[in-house]
Amino acid sequence: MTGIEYDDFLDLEYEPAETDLVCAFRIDPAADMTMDEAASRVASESSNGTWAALHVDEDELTDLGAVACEIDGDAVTVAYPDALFEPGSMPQILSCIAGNIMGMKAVDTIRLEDCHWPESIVSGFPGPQFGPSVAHEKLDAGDRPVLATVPKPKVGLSTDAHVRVGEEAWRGGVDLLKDDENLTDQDFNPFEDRLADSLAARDRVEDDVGERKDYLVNVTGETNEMLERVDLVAEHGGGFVMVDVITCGWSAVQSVRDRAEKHDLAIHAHRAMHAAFDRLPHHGVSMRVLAQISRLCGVDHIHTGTAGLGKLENEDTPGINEWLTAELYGLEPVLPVASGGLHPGVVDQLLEALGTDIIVQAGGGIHGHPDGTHAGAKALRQSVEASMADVSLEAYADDHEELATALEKWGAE
Ligand SMILES: O=C(O)[C@@](O)(COP(=O)(O)O)[C@H](O)[C@H](O)COP(=O)(O)O
Ligand SMILES: [Mg+2]
Repeated sequence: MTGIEYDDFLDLEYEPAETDLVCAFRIDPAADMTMDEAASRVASESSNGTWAALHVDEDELTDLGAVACEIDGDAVTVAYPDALFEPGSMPQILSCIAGNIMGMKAVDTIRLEDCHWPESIVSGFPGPQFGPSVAHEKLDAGDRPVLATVPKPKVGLSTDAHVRVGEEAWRGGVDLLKDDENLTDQDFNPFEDRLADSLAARDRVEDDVGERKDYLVNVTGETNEMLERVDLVAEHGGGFVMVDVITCGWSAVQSVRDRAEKHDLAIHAHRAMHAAFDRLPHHGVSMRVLAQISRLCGVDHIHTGTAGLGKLENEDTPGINEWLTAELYGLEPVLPVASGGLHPGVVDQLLEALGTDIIVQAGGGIHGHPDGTHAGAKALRQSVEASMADVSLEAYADDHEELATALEKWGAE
């Protein structure tokens, strides 16, 4: 017989094995707990332990206990044996490392900050199909950032209005039309009509301007419905689908990834609701970990923020982007998306901070242009041209009136 109790899950001498999933937590123990006690409880409850001491016949037990192996201030490292996890199941992994422990009385707050994923776990996931290669495999962006726009107002436009705005933006130089996170299949703009008419407009624009364009159509919905929408996108000749990955959940994302591969579709991940997990600095799950999960599950693009230049709070965008594009046992990288309050006046600073291997999305920053969507799209494209040519926006605006008007309206910050 062997006993299993909380103390068994703390060993500060333990060196993680190469096959361990190693998680970095930030923990604030409850008033009546030492950090050692809290750490052992986190390792226990997130692997195979519980509050009562257990007595089990060794012959009947696979030892799957995690180990709290390092404590440095409020930073606690926990190593999990990979046998604890079902290969290729992200919900099962999260039910361990971000499950009940988030609600334990033993800690006042707990945040999953980072994970080191071993090859044995990474190899169970498909990763992205395309990642940054969409820029030249599906579009003609070459070395410049891919440009995207969301028609605004985000919902309420009729299908005709949506398509008209998309066509104006594509003709102005945008590569990708994108649905907003809350536009799916509502009566005022039904999914299939929007899909078919937008792709027809895309084809017209491509013929006229000789540059490939595409549409990030939002397929978010009930999983089976979502898979049918993915098939519809392929039927109508689309090259991309968009999914609200947090609100859909990782199981659904994994199902979409599987279906998208059958049709060679790239997946754009919107992260609506991410801030419910990552906004508080001491509790929840960091955007860094959400981005890691997204790469393993196989999205090709994901929103990661604007390096502080936009309207939304963001966490360490450069660090997250670096992880999304770093070598990871042969997994494809992910193309980061900068979006939220962007306009032509900040593009130079944005590319300075994040580089050019990104998608730049501007909704209000295009459709709010005084001269309308087409001029707004041209202004954004011009700001990218200026930045790529290392010319100041102001100087470039001298003979590019759309950019000049945008700078007049929004300035350079
Ligand atoms: O609805 C919006 O706000 C946006 O369409 C941006 O519109 P604007 O371009 O008009 O600001 C995006 O959903 C956010 O950028 C998402 O945030 P994040 O990229 O941080 O996930
Ligand atoms: Mg949006």
